[in-house]
Amino acid sequence: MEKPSRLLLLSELRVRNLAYDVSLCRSLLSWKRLVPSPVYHPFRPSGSRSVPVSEIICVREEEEEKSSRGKSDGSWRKIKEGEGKDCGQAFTVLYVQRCQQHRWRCAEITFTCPSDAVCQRWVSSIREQLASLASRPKHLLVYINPYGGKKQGKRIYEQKVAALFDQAGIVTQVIVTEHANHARDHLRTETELKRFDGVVCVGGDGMFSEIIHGLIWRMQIDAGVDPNSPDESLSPSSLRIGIIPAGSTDCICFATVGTNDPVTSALHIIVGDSQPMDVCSVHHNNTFLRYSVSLLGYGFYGDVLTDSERKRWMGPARYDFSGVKMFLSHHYYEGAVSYLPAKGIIGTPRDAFRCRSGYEPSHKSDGEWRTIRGKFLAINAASMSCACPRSPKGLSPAAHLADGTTDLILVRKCSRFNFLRHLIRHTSKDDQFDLTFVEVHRVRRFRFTPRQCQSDSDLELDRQENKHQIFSQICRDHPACGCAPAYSSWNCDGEILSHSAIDVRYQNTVMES
Ligand SMILES: Nc1ncnc2c1ncn2[C@@H]1O[C@H](COP(=O)(O)OP(=O)(O)OP(=O)(O)O)[C@@H](O)[C@H]1O
Repeated sequence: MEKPSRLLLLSELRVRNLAYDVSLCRSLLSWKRLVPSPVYHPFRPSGSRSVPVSEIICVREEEEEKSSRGKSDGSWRKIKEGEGKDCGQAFTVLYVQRCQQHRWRCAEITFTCPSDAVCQRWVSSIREQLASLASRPKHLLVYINPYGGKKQGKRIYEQKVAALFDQAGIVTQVIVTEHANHARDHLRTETELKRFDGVVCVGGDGMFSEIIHGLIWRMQIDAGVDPNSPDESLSPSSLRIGIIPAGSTDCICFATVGTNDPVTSALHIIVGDSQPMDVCSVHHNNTFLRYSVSLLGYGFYGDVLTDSERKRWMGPARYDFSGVKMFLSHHYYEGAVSYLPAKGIIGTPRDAFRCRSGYEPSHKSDGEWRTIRGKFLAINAASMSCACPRSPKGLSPAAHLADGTTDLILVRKCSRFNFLRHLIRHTSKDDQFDLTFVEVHRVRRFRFTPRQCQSDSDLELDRQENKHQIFSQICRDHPACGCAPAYSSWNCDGEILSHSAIDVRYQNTVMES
């Protein structure tokens, strides 16, 4: 059992003219009404309350005179506790209030002290405790994408986040990006990175991916790791990345925080919350292509992304439009998926458990490579749940956040009706994997080779499996006949990859967000 922490301060203070016993320990600030009122009053402060010190945002002294009594909305600064009663100094504590649906808000409470000396002692004691929290960032490098989502990144940061960072005493350097890859290139070349405790990304998944690329690349170069070798272990990043959601889907923020809300994310950043993340490196013929932290999707999700990129003018609605269009197109793709199953791990992709806090990776050796050939409507690799407001369960609800694995989901060719059943199950309680044409494997590494790139022996194997192969081959080589295209694209965290044949390796805890 955890030891009760030592009492640092205990005083009788007043909150809205009512007497409270207020105590401060190393980990907890508590206040308790001295004489509880027998009558319930909805606007009176409740009898007792405590706030973990780790969730206190800041403490400030109130110095001016109170203009109106009874308000606690932060608009008053004046303290004179009623005529003829005790006058004195007051201080206000701003703290995290947990609301519904994983949202956090900034609440505050003002304590009036009997003397200036008591007030000073309280303020400095709370500040000392806050200063001892090593995980809190003090200097942040902020990149704002003014172009992502509904183009509200700058406004969201200025109106909802900047003041909170300021109150928490965080010093920021803010860069509003001027073009795509501005943040990535800046991170690759910024010489003063060491003076920051973290990087904040104000944007969507694409912007987050840009920042991941800048940071990881920089860490590998600094550590002398060759980014082009698929067998080299990545050097972890010493900087954490915070996300303020301002994109279209903001899937990474939703999957890690549980909601897409800029204030909640800002408060998580302020209190120094961190979440380790797996990063996978994607290679083609021993050449590095990209890193990914959430989704790699070929077929349906690749096609939706490719189509939606041409419709950026539609805003976030482009995903719905392209989703319906690609569902009706019903393209399938042939190829071979080889994977290395993750052995010795706790849990499977079919668990009911939802992971939002990371996982201890297993170091047991892995199994043998396995290969599955076939026609697929979708091949998805989810290294986190990939939940978003459109799909609150996500593509793989039980995927772990930092265990060095991914959930490889193969959706074989099936009827439109069956594919629709699978898609709808992402939004209902039913298991989206409990269908004969869907399989899911937890893997550490996988490769995909589209059919046209397979070797002659592989093609011969397929020929034996599929009597109509020659006809379908002719069709695919002649798109004019209206059948499915030969290749899809990979959707890599919301960015399109230029190669279909890829080799993907997962590594745990390379990033913390
Ligand atoms: N100033 C800029 N002008 C144009 N493009 C930019 C700029 N800054 C960043 N970008 C690019 O904009 C792309 C999209 O950004 P972002 O991910 O923030 O929004 P989104 O695509 O609408 O959201 P989501 O990825 O969550 O669907 C990113 O790939 C990023 O590289």
